[in-house]
Amino acid sequence: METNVETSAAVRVDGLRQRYGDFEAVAGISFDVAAGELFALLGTNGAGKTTTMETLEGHRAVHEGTVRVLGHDPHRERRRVRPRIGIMLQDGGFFADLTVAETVEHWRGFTPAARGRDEAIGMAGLAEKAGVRVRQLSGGQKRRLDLALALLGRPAVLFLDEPTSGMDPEARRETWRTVRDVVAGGTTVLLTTHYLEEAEHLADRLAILHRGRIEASGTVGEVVAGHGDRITFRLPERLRVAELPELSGARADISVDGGHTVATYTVNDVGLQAGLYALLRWADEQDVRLDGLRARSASLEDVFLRTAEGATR
Ligand SMILES: Nc1ncnc2c1ncn2[C@@H]1O[C@H](COP(=O)(O)OP(=O)(O)OP(=O)(O)O)[C@@H](O)[C@H]1O
Repeated sequence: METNVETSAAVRVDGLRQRYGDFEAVAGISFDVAAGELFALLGTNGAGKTTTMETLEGHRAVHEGTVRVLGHDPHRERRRVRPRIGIMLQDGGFFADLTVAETVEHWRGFTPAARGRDEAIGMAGLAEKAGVRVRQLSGGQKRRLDLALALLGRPAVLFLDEPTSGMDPEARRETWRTVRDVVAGGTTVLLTTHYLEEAEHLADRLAILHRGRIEASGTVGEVVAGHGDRITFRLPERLRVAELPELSGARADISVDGGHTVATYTVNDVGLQAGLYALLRWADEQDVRLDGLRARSASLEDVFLRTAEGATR
């Protein structure tokens, strides 16, 4: 029954493959998104995020596998699915001479059971710009107008494709608050983003796509688990890289940050304490100061970069 499907998963992707000619852009991916959950798709350029989103939005027929949105095939049963989803377009193709309020009013005309105009504008944080013409909005404000329009039909599932690209940090945080409110109201959200911080802030679960396959998925904690802890410090001036010790059998990776040479050791999750102890004892013996010394868990960025490095190998 439809209600049973919806309570178990709002979005279900099972063995999805999508091809452009001979090129396989999505090479057999599976994931579920529970109702009321925010799921983020991350990935390197060309990983297959947009192709997956377009398939879920009903714009593409499936080559192989199954996708369900609210229990239906979003392409073949488009008429049943479309009124219940919201899509934040990359560029809504607004009329430049209409104001924000007029644009929302215009779209309300096509949207069954639409939210009130001012409610939608307020949710997207555009109340102060209601009377401003679209041509005078900044890029980030236009994105928020896209968001207001996506929210108009009170969607059960909301698709956000890079929702904060072009926004300054403050606008981004405001948009995150809006998205969190929407999720708290029970909406299921699928998000693509190139900002890992955005996924860390918003995602209940996420998947990292690479060349059409899911390389890692789960909560942020699950995805970073097993990727080790990091010990970093600035290389003391009088030392050469070759003089740095091995810690837990690992040598330091060297990078440059803000004009400083930075040493980074990756130690396994249980080796952090022993690694730090060995490092500090070595520093004491050498009589060197380790400026900027930090010990931290692997971040989503560390895991993402490791995945992306696999791409160039
Ligand atoms: N219409 C098309 N015809 C041929 N190849 C395509 C087409 N659309 C996408 N591709 C290819 O499919 C792959 C996946 O593209 P897709 O746009 O889904 O990736 P993405 O993860 O959204 O990338 P980005 O982060 O760069 O937006 C890419 O290699 C792309 O070049």
